[in-house]
Amino acid sequence: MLDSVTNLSSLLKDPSLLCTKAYVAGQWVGADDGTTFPVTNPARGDVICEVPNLGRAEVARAIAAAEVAMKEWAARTGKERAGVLRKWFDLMMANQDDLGKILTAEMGKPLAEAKGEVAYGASYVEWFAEEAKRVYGETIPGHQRDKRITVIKQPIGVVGSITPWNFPNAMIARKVAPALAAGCGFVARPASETPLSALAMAVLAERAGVPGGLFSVCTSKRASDIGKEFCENHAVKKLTFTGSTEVGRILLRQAAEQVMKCSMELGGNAPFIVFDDADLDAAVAGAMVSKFRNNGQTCVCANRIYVQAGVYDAFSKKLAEAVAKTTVGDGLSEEVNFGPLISEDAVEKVEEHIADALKKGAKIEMGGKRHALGGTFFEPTIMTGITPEMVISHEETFGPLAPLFKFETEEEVIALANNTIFGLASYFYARDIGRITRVQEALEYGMVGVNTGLISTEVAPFGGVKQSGLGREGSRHGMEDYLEMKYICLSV
Ligand SMILES: NC(=O)C1=CN([C@@H]2O[C@H](COP(=O)(O)OP(=O)(O)OC[C@H]3O[C@@H](n4cnc5c(N)ncnc54)[C@H](OP(=O)(O)O)[C@@H]3O)[C@@H](O)[C@H]2O)C=CC1
Ligand SMILES: O=C(O)[C@H](O)CS(=O)(=O)O
Repeated sequence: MLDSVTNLSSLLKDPSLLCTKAYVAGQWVGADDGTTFPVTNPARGDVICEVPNLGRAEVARAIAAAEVAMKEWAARTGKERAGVLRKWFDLMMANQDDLGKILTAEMGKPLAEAKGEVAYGASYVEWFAEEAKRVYGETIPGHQRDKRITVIKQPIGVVGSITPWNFPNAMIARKVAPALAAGCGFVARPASETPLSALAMAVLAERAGVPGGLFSVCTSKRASDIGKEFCENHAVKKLTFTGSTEVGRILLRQAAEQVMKCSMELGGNAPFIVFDDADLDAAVAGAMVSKFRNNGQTCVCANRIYVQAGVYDAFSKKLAEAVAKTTVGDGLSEEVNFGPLISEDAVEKVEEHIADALKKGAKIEMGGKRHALGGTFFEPTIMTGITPEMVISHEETFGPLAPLFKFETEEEVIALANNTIFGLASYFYARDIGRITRVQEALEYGMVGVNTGLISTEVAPFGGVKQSGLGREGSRHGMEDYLEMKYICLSV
């Protein structure tokens, strides 16, 4: 346990992984104007360190360097690129403990969960090291006797990346791995709350043999400026973003100017449905994972829990018993299940959702207020009597609040579950095969968990429909977002 995270490096086997410089064009640098911004530990509020507050000029240099470096990188074979990515994977796993401690210190999630995220992020690097060798084209029978048609895939070009604070390692890994596998250059701008994980990844990328300039990490508080540089710089051919739908809209508008290819992983509002034929213990275990993973701060967390009338009371009781066994505390302490929320704003959003629901007739079954530890710690909360009129039914809470809605029929709950502009993740528990088939097909979401609350894996296409995003990340499909298709017609 630390008396303060200001001596985080004393906890690390390799203190050189804790960086206070940005990684631009293969160099470890400060901002041109010398400015920095603090990275704070949300559990204690103390400052871990300062990092450079880069502006558009530095990001433009990173983009230019990536454009140059990718010419040689793209000329390598897929197998050669795979070898470097595999080495990077090996280094990430060999340094999992340190990367986990850095992640917990800047983001707050419990160390076990942070180390799990490091392994999750590394799994994308491992997966796309393999996919790098399988960028296949095709031949097509000619439309005329003297025509020979082929289709080849080529790297799209320099990629600009903007990622959120809630998975500061995995959200970058899920983007940079396929980009490098495809032969692209990559400029990352991590969330200002959590830049240290990205910088540590860059240290290991350099050691793995990723060529200088190909991959940059530009730390900055000037989010809007960096976004504009990505959208306006003609050397950037692809923008990949993970974050809220409202920021996604801003970026899409900006990128439209040069008709830039965009991948968007945006907000969610996941329904979690428990039918009366469900295995209730399994459903409670699934709800604990889906609702409370990362303290509810993921876009795929259950945001609305619908329980059929016949099992509503039993489920509510079992869920409360499960939540009562959890521990809230500093993520660097052993046995902690829930760390702090990322910010005071995040706590206030949870309080607003609770207050609105109470005003409209809901009841608190447990929790419902800030934790005795103070700061941004919050009691895991269960509310019953939730109705569609409440704000929580159409706004993402992004916190440890489990709202239980009661429903009567399958048709009713499908309509309720689909009544949202979002379409990212959804979950339901049932055992009747007819019901399972009908419901999995009726839910308007990019991803459906059936009798499971955890669906995130590198082998499957992660992404949403409606206003939850564009494109997919992970799986063999994840490469497509970083490749351009070229049709060649040869007249012989
Ligand atoms: N679909 C998915 O996979 C995911 C979706 N999300 C969604 O994101 C939200 C929570 O994450 P949060 O980080 O608060 O989301 P935000 O959208 O506020 O921020 C995401 C990133 O965008 C940056 N940013 C903010 N405004 C701009 C701008 N105008 N131009 C360029 N970049 C900008 C932020 O910078 P700064 O650091 O300065 O704030 C941050 O790095 C939730 O809605 C959640 O559902 C989150 C994770 C994954
Ligand atoms: O991979 C996941 O589980 C999600 O992407 C986490 S996030 O989208 O909320 O960051």
